[in-house]
Amino acid sequence: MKALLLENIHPAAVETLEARGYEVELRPGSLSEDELIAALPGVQLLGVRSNTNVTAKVLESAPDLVAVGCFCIGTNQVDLKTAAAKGIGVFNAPYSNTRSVVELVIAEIIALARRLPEKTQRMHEGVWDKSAKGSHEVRGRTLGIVGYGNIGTQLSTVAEALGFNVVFYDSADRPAHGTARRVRSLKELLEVSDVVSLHVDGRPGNAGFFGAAEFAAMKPRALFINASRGMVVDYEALRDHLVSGHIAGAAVDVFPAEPKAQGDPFDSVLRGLDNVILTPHIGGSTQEAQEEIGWFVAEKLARFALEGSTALSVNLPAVQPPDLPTGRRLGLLHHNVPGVLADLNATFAEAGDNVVDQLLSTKDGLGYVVIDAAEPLSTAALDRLRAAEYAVWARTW
Ligand SMILES: NC(=O)C1=CN([C@@H]2O[C@H](COP(=O)(O)OP(=O)(O)OC[C@H]3O[C@@H](n4cnc5c(N)ncnc54)[C@H](O)[C@@H]3O)[C@@H](O)[C@H]2O)C=CC1
Ligand SMILES: O=C(O)C(=O)COP(=O)(O)O
Repeated sequence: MKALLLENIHPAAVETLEARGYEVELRPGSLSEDELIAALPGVQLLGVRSNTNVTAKVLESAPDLVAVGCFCIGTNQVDLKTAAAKGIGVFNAPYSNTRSVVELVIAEIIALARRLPEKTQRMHEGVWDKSAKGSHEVRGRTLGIVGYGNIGTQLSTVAEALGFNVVFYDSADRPAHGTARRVRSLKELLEVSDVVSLHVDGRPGNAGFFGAAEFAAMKPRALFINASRGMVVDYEALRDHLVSGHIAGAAVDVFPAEPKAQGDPFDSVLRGLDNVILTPHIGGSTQEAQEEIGWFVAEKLARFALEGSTALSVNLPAVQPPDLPTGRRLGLLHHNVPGVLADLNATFAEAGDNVVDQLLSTKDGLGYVVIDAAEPLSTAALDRLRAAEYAVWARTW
């Protein structure tokens, strides 16, 4: 059993997978589509972070791949539909770096409000520029959070403790935390916010979500933060508004095309502006978050491959069977068509086997059933299920 982990995934993942019997290969950077296709034969578990695109072509040409672990929050880099159609489970760590992103964003807001990027640059140039001009406290200011999910809500709570008035906009129904106030449109949020921070996810429909019209609708001298995904924002438009002085400062952690490996060159239209904090996609890059992500995702991968659990899978129906497989466990991932369970139960009846536990879940046209039986299912019965037209795969543990 082999696992390939890319992009400097934390050693906690290696320990977790080795303890479960995997041989683990670690690589520091991400791989291109062709490199990935060449590397995947013989690999059951693939671990990536935000910088490796696991495309349909990669998934189609990975004969042994059982699961993909995104050792991060975002899963937009993986073709989830193709993975589901092939029965490849995709897992992530939905909460492990939430706090790290929030702390970075808070630090950036205060740094920009106090004009720290410019001040520190002048000092390094040997210039003493002591002045309160353009510098502000953050208490009493209005923070507009766009995307009020796990990160947005935690930012809301921490920002409120610092004295911010928080308003938020989300396309889904989200309850307000603390004294935060929901606004009904992005336009309304932009009109009232002194700081706008983006925390939407990387779904394809969010490409170009925030552009010239949105920057123009922001308050004069407002601050702008993007730690969500690079493709969400038109950075040319941001540059124009920074240069004109309409936007007082910005912090940007994510870019439409990010370098693949440590030390690779980086370019952006935002380079060279002294009121902009540029960081190399480090929102989730703390020791605490990476260690937590390492064991969390590795554990989910191992439990899927070795026990049949799809708990917290982002693309397969979620079934969480009891902890230890019995040696009499069957998992059947199938197209959700009428008659599957009847056929499955008939197969068990014909094999003369008693079902002890049966769990079923469905999602997006797929069904997943896990059965613990009194006896191991006979090879003939298993072969019959595997060959069934509705089966994506049938496995035993
Ligand atoms: N810079 C970094 O290192 C990191 C970046 N991220 C990014 O942050 C994103 C958000 O993370 P979470 O809060 O955990 O995700 P989440 O899924 O909990 O929240 C995203 C929220 O955005 C909302 N949303 C999506 N599109 C929207 C739109 N067009 N307009 C208004 N609301 C919209 C959703 O309804 C949801 O409530 C991740 O998907 C990832 O792309 C996450 C971790 C680290
Ligand atoms: O968690 C996420 O979605 C992130 O964007 C962090 O990505 P990373 O693991 O630092 O490549």
